[in-house]
Amino acid sequence: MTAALQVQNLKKSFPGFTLGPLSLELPAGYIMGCIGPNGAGKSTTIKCLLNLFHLDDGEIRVYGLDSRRDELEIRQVVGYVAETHPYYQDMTVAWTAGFYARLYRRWDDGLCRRLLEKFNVPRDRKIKELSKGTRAKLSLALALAHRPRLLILDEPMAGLDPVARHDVLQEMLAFIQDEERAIFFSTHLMEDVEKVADYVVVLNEGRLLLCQEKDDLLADWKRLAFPASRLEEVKPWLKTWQQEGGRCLGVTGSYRHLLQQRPEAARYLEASPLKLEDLLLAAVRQEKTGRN
Ligand SMILES: Nc1ncnc2c1ncn2[C@@H]1O[C@H](COP(=O)(O)OP(=O)(O)OP(=O)(O)O)[C@@H](O)[C@H]1O
Repeated sequence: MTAALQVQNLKKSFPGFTLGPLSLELPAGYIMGCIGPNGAGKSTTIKCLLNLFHLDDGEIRVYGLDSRRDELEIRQVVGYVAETHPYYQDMTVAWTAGFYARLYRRWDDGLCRRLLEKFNVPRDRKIKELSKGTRAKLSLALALAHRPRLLILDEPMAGLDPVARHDVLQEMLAFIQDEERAIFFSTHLMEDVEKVADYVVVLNEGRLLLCQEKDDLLADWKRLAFPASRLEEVKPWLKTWQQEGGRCLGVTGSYRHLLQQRPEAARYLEASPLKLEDLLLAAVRQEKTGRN
């Protein structure tokens, strides 16, 4: 089956910043969450996916369509929610929806109305009168109402209260129930990635640190505690570690490999799950020390 999104050797540079080379693949039916510190290149990646930035190198395909050659067709297939919500400020929600309806072949007005109602976005209010969170919900409703196959969301939860966040996450899960569709989203909210993502991409300073199925990532990344006397044996599998008296505390990114290679270590290792936030911190820290 054709992948929803295929990125090969993507490169994009600005003065003082280079994204890539970046390669990833998102199969249809799945959600990919993109995380990384400020300035890691998440929005730049998204803008490259949408051909809003000219690529320096590489290739991007959306359901087999080429991001440059088939840009107009891709716009019909992709629902995009940008970081900011650039609408005509003096126009109402209803007018804005009507404006978007004319841009898309598969626009579904009934769906748009239902989503606006569900997200409590008042149709008669002017854009400038909407709160930040309501504007974000309007963007998501407009992105969904043209029945895209791929949703690309740049920090969709920014500014949303917990109730709205819950609704948006539910909407994302409902969207991919049809196994033809897929979602790529960026966020700083690790809990949201933990809840809905099937794949996780970690970027740091433009470099791809990790791109894996979330379950594999969480099976490989563990917090470890073990006797300090075992440090030399375990060290090759550690990303970070510190010694406290006779004990060592560390983080590994290859727990399953460690147990394969050193089955006897299971006797003295105490492994506990790592939250995605701690995984991100350890991966970024290790990359920094690796480069120094
Ligand atoms: N149009 C542009 N011109 C020049 N530099 C840019 C442009 N857009 C982004 N950059 C630079 O690219 C780098 C990555 O920015 P980007 O917005 O992609 O990061 P991000 O991971 O989305 O960050 P954040 O989490 O803060 O939103 C930054 O150093 C930024 O200054």
